Amino acid sequence: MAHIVVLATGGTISSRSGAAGSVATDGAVALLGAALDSSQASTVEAVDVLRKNSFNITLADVRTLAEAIRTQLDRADVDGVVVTHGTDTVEECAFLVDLVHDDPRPVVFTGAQLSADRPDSDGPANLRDAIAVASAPAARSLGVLLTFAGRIFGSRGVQKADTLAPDPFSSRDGGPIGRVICGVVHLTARPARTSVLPMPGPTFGDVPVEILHCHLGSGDHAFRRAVESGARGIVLAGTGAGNLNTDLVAAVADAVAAGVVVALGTRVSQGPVVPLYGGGGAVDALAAGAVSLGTLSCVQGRILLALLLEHHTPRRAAELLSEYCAAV
Ligand SMILES: NC(=O)C[C@H](N)C(=O)O
Repeated sequence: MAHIVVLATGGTISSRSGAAGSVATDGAVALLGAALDSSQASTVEAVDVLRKNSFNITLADVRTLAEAIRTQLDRADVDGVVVTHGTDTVEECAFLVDLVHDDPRPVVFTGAQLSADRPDSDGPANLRDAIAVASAPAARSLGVLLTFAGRIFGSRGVQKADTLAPDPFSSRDGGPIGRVICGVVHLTARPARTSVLPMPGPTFGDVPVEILHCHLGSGDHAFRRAVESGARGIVLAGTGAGNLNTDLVAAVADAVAAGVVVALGTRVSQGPVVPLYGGGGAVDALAAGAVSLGTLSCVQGRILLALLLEHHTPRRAAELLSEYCAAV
């Protein structure tokens, strides 16, 4: 029988509603109490790591969670780890954990769209499914996964695509890699994975990497202010296939010359960055020294860039970012 550890971090799956709105309340023991009965095929252990809605989770918290997962995987009696997490930022947290995950045992994130005090909450079923995935031999060596509403996703590319839908996740340029049907795990694809990166260190929480959204008439003001305020990395969510504008391209060249790593993504939810246009488009942005994120989303690109900048010089971080984005 598989032994699974459930790490709770908060989110709607643990939230209860009051006059001040829904607030993360329940810990791991309560979550398991609502989800499991005596017919469970695995033994399950409960550990609390954080109790926050995920819009309050910081890079330092993500490091705390990555360390907590590592601690559980240092145990020979653990066959897999489940993390309950808010859906708002789970795509960032799961991606960081995946980047540093150096173990065949599954780590599976899940959460809920309806809070724990609702009789129709999706949390208990999602948690049961995540435990089934973490226990499944077929889920080994697939990296960090997300299970939600019966579907299984690789962490790279997963994104919250609907604020309220019961199945809010999609995958950029891909789809789910499997399903859980009546407690049985069916896998139909394997996520693409690259080499494992070093764990975040004590300064990970302080690496200033900003994301700026390009829009009609956005100019270069917000970008130059971010550089002046000490950003070491800036992810630009360009329009279309990664287009900026002529003012912004000039500001990117100045920032890169000053040692800031600029990553070029897109504000569009599907499709890669491709250098198609000059005159302020992606052709000029890349010529100015920006690094293409390819198909990686801006929020996941920011996580990767923060990790690289914690461990490397700006020049090396830019090279590694480029290599990673070209590889998958
Ligand atoms: N459904 C959710 O979990 C959303 C919640 N606000 C969170 O991300 O913590």
